[in-house]
Amino acid sequence: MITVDEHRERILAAARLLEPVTAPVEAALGRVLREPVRSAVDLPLFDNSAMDGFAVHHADVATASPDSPVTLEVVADLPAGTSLNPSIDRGQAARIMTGAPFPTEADTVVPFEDTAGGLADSLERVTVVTAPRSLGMHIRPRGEECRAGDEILPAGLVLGGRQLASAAAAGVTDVVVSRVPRVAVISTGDELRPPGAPLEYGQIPESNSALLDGLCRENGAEVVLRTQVTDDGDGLRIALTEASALGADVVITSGGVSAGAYEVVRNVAPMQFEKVAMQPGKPQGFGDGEPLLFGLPGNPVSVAVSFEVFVRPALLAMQGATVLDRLILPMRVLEPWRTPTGRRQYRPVVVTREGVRPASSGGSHLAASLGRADAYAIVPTHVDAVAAGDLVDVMLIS
Ligand SMILES: Nc1nc2c(c(=O)[nH]1)N[C@H]1C(S)=C(S)[C@@H](COP(=O)(O)OP(=O)(O)OC[C@H]3O[C@@H](n4cnc5c(N)ncnc54)[C@H](O)[C@@H]3O)O[C@H]1N2
Ligand code: MOO
Repeated sequence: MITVDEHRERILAAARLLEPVTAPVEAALGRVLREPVRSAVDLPLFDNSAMDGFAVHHADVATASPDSPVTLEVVADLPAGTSLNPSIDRGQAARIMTGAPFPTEADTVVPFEDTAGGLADSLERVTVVTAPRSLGMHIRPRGEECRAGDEILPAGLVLGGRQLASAAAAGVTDVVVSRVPRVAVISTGDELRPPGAPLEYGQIPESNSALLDGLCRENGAEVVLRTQVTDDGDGLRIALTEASALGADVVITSGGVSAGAYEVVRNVAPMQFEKVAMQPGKPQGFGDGEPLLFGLPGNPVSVAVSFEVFVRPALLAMQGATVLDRLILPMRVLEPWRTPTGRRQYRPVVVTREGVRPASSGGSHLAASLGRADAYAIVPTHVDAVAAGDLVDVMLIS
């Protein structure tokens, strides 16, 4: 048996970096940045108001109070989007809305709430009843966040909605990201029928390809082939050839890798087969050629865990991601369970505010309960049981 870390290192050492490509920001969701994003502009682009109210001279209103209000003449109205920069003398003000360019001749914003009339009578004169706390209040200065040319997103980041918004706000239209990895998903087993097909005794619906297709796409990969083959070997040979012809960077098979009589992947695929000290996911195949070949065990929970522990880090490494691992946090165990010694356990769990509880009774064949899990509790090799109240490491997967 080899350790999880040994197997993972072998995989990561074989994961080749895909080429960078330029993509429009709108098409970059889920992709990995290969060059930092630099702002095209100063942010904010110009001094602007943080509040709806009035642009004033601070010296005019520094002593304003309910007992000693100050009335100013309103000489302009500045909505967001205006290109006006009116001159504002002492004793004057401009009505201004949030986001509107702040006039160069004023120095402070008084919000509507600090005036006697509020919004209602605000276009001719304004009576300030509360002095601003300081000069420059409620002005968002140009360049406060960054200057044109500053790095706003580092290379290696996976682009989500927040990151795409940062790039768009910074006037960036194109980003340099990794080419999307192409994956082929091949399910093996004579017992498998496409979901929805009538089942004879001994047959089951094929579900691993739905699992792997979803997990790959959730992690920035494109699934170029999704197929199911029988255990005789010819189907797998043809599927592997097809995967290469489609330019797959990665092929993931499930099933046919353990110790039985009909282990088609073991018999046909050019992989090295190992027993890895983990549960589930003990029998693993891996081929370090081109494409990379992952021979995952057939049990659905084993497939899901093997994907997280081996395939996902490889897909991210190929794309140049900086962070390959999920967040792992210690959490309280709410219900006890047993775990085999000598293998690191990845137990599907449901996370609540109080802690974690097992998502199923524990077998790696329990496919239906997998959908309830939102994390894997990781129990070290030497431990044979976890008790309620224990702290356990939990890998968050959703
Ligand atoms: N004598 C031994 N038997 C087994 C060992 C062992 O060490 N010695 N290891 C066990 C472990 S652990 C695992 S995990 C499984 C892995 O077996 P295979 O990778 O050969 O997978 P299969 O036998 O083909 O399938 C296992 C199980 O999963 C179901 N399955 C397979 N593919 C799908 C699919 N696409 N969708 C839904 N379900 C699928 C299949 O019907 C089996 O029930 O071996 C143990 N045995
Ligand atoms: O290792 Mo198997 O994946 O336990 O069920």
